[in-house]
Amino acid sequence: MSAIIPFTSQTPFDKVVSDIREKGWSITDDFFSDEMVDALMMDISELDNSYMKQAGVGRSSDHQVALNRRSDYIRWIDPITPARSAFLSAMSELRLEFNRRLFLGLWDYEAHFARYEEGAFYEKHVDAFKGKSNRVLSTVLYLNENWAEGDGGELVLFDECDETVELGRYFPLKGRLAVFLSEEFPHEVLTAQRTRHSIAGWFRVNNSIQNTVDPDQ
Ligand SMILES: O=C(O)CCC(=O)C(=O)O
Ligand SMILES: [Fe+2]
Repeated sequence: MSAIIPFTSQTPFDKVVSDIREKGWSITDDFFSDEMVDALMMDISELDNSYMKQAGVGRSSDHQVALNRRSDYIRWIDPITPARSAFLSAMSELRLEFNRRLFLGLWDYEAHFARYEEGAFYEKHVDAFKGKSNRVLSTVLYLNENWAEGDGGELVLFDECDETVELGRYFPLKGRLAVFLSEEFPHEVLTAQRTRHSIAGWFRVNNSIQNTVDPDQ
């Protein structure tokens, strides 16, 4: 099987890196090639819910399945298929680009598939609490073909200074990549009216925080 070509653009990182530099968040359409997104969608489609886990909120020490706060199914991504391996390599290239251009000192990247069944949501939250997490940048890649008005499941991003102010609502469109500073931007996933697939991930620094390692893998 020939290798998956992850990007179509010659300069895939320019927009996301300059957005993060200028405002701390970024929404980029067609970040990956269709070939890449189709291969990832095929991978997650083959995963039955019984091979995923109902996501919990919080750290491993107080792990609990808090279905009142979020109700997606997740599976952490290892490089065990050509698509997952190509995805992790591409995100590692993006990580190095952030380090080269913005000196972020990002050490690694971890990501999970997420499935929101009809009726699933994720309440407003931040992905990292100041001084309590290694997570610096959050990423979400959306995999859904033909998402339409009325299908719900929008990502809502809120202002870093006033969390009652919405920065925008974004459908989980195939190939769209959201990136934002993990500690700064509250966000939520509105109730999905059909199955919604994505890959959520985090670029992390290597500080050990009170001898614990993020997150609740
Ligand atoms: O899927 C999304 O749009 C956001 C998911 C999210 O906030 C998370 O997994 O922490
Ligand atoms: Fe989040």
